[in-house]
Amino acid sequence: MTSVLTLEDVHVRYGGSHVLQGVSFEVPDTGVTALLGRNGVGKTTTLKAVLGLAPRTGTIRVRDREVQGERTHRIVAGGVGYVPEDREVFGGLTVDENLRLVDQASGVDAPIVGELFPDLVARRHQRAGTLSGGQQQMVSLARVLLRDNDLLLVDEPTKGLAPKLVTEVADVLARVATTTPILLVEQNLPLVRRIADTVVVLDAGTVVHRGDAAALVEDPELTTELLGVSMRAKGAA
Ligand SMILES: Nc1ncnc2c1ncn2[C@@H]1O[C@H](COP(=O)(O)OP(=O)(O)OP(=O)(O)O)[C@@H](O)[C@H]1O
Repeated sequence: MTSVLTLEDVHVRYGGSHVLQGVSFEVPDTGVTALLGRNGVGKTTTLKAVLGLAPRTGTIRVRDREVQGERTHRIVAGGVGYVPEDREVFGGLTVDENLRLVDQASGVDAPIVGELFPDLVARRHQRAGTLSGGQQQMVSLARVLLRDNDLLLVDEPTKGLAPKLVTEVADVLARVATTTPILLVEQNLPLVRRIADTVVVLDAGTVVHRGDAAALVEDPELTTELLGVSMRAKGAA
């Protein structure tokens, strides 16, 4: 297996709180790898550690490049795209203006936007702050996809979305993952089963399980033990 991302013995401390306590795993360079775990175990912190947004020690490699000591802007410029949990669109700017912050020449006219997000093209003049949560998620995803990425880090993209929009976001991620590997933090197990190939489960600051996504999600005893939930308790993707 070729890896796009490797973490070895990564630690993150916030003051006296030792959040990541030697996290090690690899992300294959194809498909979706889901990073799972109960609330507060350090999933977002793991993404932030990769991006240099959390104080970390250990080894972090993107392809063959050690990024542990690098600043965030260099890591992003080096090909790591990040879609944060809170979406962070500029509410006072239009959809097109949000996208032109990344691609000044094309904005919403970039081919990938027309291909994956036709609704955004139709809403090009609408202020992003007046879009629904799902539409804002699409702006956030589109903005990252305007760059060439070796790897995407996507944090709970379906949180708070209605089921139809969850399906739309999942469809986009599945299409994107055919060309760019994704490390996805996601609580929706049916969605994980549908689009993820591999899962990594965190608990108490370390990796407690790695393996095939379908095998985990379809095992109610294991999901209950590792995540405190099973498919039966969750809606469909
Ligand atoms: N900037 C910070 N300063 C101090 N503690 C923090 C900071 N960011 C996160 N934490 C703590 O680190 C722990 C892990 O948080 P994190 O957001 O990574 O969890 P998570 O697994 O993504 O949770 P959730 O599923 O609820 O989003 C939590 O106890 C949180 O309170």
